[in-house]
Amino acid sequence: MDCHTPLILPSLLAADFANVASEVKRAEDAGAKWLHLDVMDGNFVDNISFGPAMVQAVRKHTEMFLDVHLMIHRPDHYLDRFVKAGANNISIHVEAEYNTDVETTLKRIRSSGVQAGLVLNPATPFEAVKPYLGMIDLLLIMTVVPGFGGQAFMEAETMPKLLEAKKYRDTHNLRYHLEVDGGIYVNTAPIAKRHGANLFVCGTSAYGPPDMKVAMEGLAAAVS
Ligand SMILES: O=C(CO)[C@H](O)[C@H](O)COP(=O)(O)O
Repeated sequence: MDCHTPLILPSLLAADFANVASEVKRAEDAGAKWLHLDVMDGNFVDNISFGPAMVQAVRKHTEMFLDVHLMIHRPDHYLDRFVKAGANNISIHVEAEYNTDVETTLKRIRSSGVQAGLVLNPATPFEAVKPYLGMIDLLLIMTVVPGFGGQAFMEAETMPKLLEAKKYRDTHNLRYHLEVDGGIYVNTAPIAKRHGANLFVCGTSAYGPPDMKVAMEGLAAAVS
């Protein structure tokens, strides 16, 4: 899939954790091709979600592309476990602490046969990720301060940065996807699309409504 094709990614964080297998199936039946999994260590962000065991459990129930977002310090330390668990993309934060460094970690992700993503928080300038843009498959621009679902889309703080990332990609002949995550609904997804996003992570807006298929179709129509 190229970096211009729009895609809605349900975020498992908003699913019912007591029924993970059926929640994964619900996303698949609603038309999802990629599933977003938020890993939080209670340290890099102020919340704890799940680790490689959850990724492995989900993998057993689906062929969907698993987009794993590591909101953790020392992602390089845990990398191999997420690869083994069945991740298809692993995204790491530019703001995280590393035993080695960002570049080495991105190269390790790709040499494990997995796609590599880089993430930046709303307060982090685009300049921080520039040195790594030639070595990634995906750039995730957080549209909320990460840690919790259900927050409001931070348009003013993040959209200029998204546009900058799109212009930089296009002028440098790069191909990374531009992903947004946080507060993405039918009214905010088109704003992100206009600024260059093609991957839209949807927690509350996808898993919240009783009919997930209708919700996903509405979100897809909003960015088509
Ligand atoms: O990374 C995240 C929060 O840190 C999530 O992907 C979260 O699930 C987004 O949720 P919502 O769509 O409800 O804003």
